[in-house]
Amino acid sequence: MTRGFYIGRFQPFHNGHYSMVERIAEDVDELVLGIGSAGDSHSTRNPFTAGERIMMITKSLVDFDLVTYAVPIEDLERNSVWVSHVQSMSPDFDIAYSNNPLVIQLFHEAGVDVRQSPMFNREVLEGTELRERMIDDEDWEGLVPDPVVDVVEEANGIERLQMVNDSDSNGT
Ligand SMILES: Nc1ncnc2c1ncn2[C@@H]1O[C@H](COP(=O)(O)OP(=O)(O)OP(=O)(O)O)[C@@H](O)[C@H]1O
Ligand SMILES: NC(=O)c1ccc[n+]([C@@H]2O[C@H](COP(=O)(O)O)[C@@H](O)[C@H]2O)c1
Repeated sequence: MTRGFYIGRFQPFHNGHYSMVERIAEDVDELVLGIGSAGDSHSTRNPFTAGERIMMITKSLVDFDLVTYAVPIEDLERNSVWVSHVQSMSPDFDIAYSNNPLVIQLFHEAGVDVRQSPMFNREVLEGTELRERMIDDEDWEGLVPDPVVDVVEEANGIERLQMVNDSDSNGT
């Protein structure tokens, strides 16, 4: 039995993340999804709460033949102990997956087997691009799994993002 760990901010969970889970599912029987920066919400970079992101992930992966766990991981001031912090919050895992260079470096230094995947359609499948489209009332729904559209709607997410983006840009 192999268990993987995949961390991201998932602001929001999009089709690139979904493709990465499909790719990881070829290697593992179980997967922990770490909800990074779990304490952050209501900002342009991190509009959705940990709970909203858990709903996006749980509903999007419901049909996968894979046991999944979503675990919120708050940020720490100290990169040097971040892997221990992650391990203290997560079920044990054998392999970590990330395409984030800092995350890869920290797992590597801690002696954890860490693997990258190819980037899928990165020109559009990027959280920053999706949040810009939400702010500008452009099409974003086709770039996320269908349940994510419902979660954003239930949270009034577009209105929230547009509001916090105005406050962030005004420096208020
Ligand atoms: N299109 C993609 N294909 C493969 N991996 C991706 C893709 N988009 C993001 N990832 C990876 O998924 C992990 C989590 O990504 P993250 O939640 O930061 O999304 P992001 O799209 O990079 O968003 P942001 O622009 O908000 O940083 C990271 O390791 C990231 O490199
Ligand atoms: N010191 C820390 O708290 C620390 C270090 C490395 C990564 N992280 C977090 O891990 C997550 C990585 O996800 P992304 O690949 O989506 O950036 C982010 O939430 C990031 O803040 C935190």
